[in-house]
Amino acid sequence: METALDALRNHRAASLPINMRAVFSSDPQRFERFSLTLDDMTLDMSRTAITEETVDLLLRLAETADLAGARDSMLAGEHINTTEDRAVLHTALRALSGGQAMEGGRDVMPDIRAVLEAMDAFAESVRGGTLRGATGQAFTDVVNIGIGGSDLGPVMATRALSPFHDGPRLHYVSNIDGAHIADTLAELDPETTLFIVASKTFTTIETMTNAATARDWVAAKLGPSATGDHFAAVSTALDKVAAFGIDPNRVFGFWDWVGGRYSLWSAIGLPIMIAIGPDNFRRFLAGAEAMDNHFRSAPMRQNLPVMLGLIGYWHRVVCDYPARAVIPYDQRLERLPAYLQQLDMESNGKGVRLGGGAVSTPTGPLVWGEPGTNGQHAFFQLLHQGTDIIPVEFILAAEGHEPDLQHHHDLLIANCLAQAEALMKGRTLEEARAQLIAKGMDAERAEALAPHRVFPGNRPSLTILHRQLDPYALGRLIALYEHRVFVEARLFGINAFDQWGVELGKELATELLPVVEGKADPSSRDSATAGMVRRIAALRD
Ligand SMILES: O=P(O)(O)OC[C@H]1O[C@](O)(CO)[C@@H](O)[C@@H]1O
Repeated sequence: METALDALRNHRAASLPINMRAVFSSDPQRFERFSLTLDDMTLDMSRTAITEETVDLLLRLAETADLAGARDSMLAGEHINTTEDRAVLHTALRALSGGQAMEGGRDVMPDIRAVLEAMDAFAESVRGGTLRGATGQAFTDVVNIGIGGSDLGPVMATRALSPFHDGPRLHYVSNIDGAHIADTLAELDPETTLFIVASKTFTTIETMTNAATARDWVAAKLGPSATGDHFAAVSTALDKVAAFGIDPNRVFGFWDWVGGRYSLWSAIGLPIMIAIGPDNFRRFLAGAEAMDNHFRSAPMRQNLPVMLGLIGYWHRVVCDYPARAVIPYDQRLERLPAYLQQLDMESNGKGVRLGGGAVSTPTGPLVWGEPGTNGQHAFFQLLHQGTDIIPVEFILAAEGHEPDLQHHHDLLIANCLAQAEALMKGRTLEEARAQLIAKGMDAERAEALAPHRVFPGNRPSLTILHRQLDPYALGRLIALYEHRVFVEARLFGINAFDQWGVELGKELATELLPVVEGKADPSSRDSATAGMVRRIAALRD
């Protein structure tokens, strides 16, 4: 029997090549037909090589995979993270318009509201200067120490929302490389610096090592008793936080049903709140809630995360494209690609199905990107003329935050639209040749040069447009991507919410530390590890 995936593959084989240039010429309604809106947000899918039949077949696949049922199970707090036996309820963290969110037969909303209110009070006391350090000074700088989901979201959002930043300066330390904390502390005064140690587990070696270094730095300058005044923490492991010496009144909890890469909506978002204030943080949550409501209730064909996920699946599994590039035409979204790398690749970079068997299709793509227009002057050459097809996702705001620099923003928009058009249209050999001759080149030289100036075109891109990058729009955008990852995981048949693939390296690093320190013999390791350890030791002599 032909499966939904077989039908998609047969459809692609039978209908290729869909020439996007041709379909745009023959169908003036293509943009209307293949773009979706949610308030001021537009998702333009028209520049992908799909037809109504493709969409119908993708929707059939979604139905076969019971995507709607899986979504409802997630939103109902069922333990869909089966390998860790956990619910997946980050949506509850932003469900502030009313109603319940049940986990284990209990409404979790009162706990969520209580932590949010405690965060409000703490953030306001830091922002207003009423919370003071050991020597009585207000905090001018806040350093968040965390890594992965306890870092990437807050870093990305703080940068994205810099026009709304009216609190103390924010710094982020994540890397175990001592350069990171050393360079950060070099600019700071311990008397006016507050540290937030952010770790779901409170065991992550990078975070614990950096936190201990920060504690020593404070103690060296202000005495050991100052720790209490200069540290706060965000964690699910309250006992471990207490053991570190952080005052329980400055500890903000969250729950095991919040995955690390889905945690910026929880107390992990405390540094964002300190930067932009509680009201703006709530707008950020409200934007995500609007996307949740849309994901829950919009018909599949009009549902932005569903359609974004289905097109992602089409590109990855049916077209076999190995990667996708996310190119925000927004300098303040410069850390969005890194954030999405964890969200997408830690969720969907897996080869085992929910039931334990091996997957039979490709799963999550490589996700990468840089802001435009910078990327245009770096890797766009490959996107246009390279031998791999890499679908691009452009993100664009109609308005910037610099009314005096409107010309910059118009140029930014023109460049973004131009890249999408160039990828789609390309340039034929005849056009290349004719252009050169029109410029006065002789026929022989034009013939030789023209092939280098050909753009294959028909290269897919999606564009996400919103009015302006503000807290609400950012929350909505991130929630769109979260649900898209969920949709793709469901179609791949994998669990998006565990991350066993990060464990082995951590275990080996623990084993190797004594070897690197010279306390254990390297001979027991493979020859590459042993050889490198010996060379490192020789270089240190
Ligand atoms: O918040 P924690 O427990 O320190 O974990 C940090 C990160 O480490 C990981 O567990 C693995 O890298 C991520 O999933 C997580 O976001």
